[in-house]
Amino acid sequence: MDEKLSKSVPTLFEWAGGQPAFEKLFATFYQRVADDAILSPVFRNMSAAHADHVAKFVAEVFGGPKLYTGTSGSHATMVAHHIGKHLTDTQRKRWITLLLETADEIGLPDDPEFRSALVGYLEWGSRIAVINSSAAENPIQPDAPMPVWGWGEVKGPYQP
Ligand code: HEM
Repeated sequence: MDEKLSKSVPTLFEWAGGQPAFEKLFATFYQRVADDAILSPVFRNMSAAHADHVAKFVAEVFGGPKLYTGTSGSHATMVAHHIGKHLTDTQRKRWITLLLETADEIGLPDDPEFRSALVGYLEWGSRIAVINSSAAENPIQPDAPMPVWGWGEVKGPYQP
């Protein structure tokens, strides 16, 4: 049996540093967004609670407490925020690049396993956001479950 599977494997949420880590990541990221030539026009109408809502959403997807579904909405609610925004791949790529730079800046774990899972989720989620941003109707049912993200093929955190 894989060494990693025989031990208790933390969630991505726990490994990242819990809720404060996600709050810091997205608070810092959306500060950077405001000064970014490509992204600032995209987010010019975002609410003061935007960073906190995205932090709650991603933390919950990564195995954290149900703070997004408990307060702000559902998977369908999140998707609805993107519909009609007509996001481009250039904006999506900048969004990921700046978010990963912010992850380095705030000291999020940088082991190969965690970053592999993080990048996988950001690629998946951001491409879906771009697709949905040109949809005429919300493809997600109101009672659809939240996405759940884990370690993937690396199966657990880096062990030296
Ligand atoms: C994993 C990928 C993503 C997740 C989890 C995510 C999550 C969210 C959430 C939770 C909201 C609602 C915020 C609120 O309630 O105030 C939102 C809104 C929004 N997102 Fe995303 N998002 C993702 C990718 C992207 C990308 C790649 C872009 C653009 C490059 C984008 C652009 C927007 C815009 C423009 C809004 C609406 C802002 C407004 O209120 O005016 N999102 N997103």
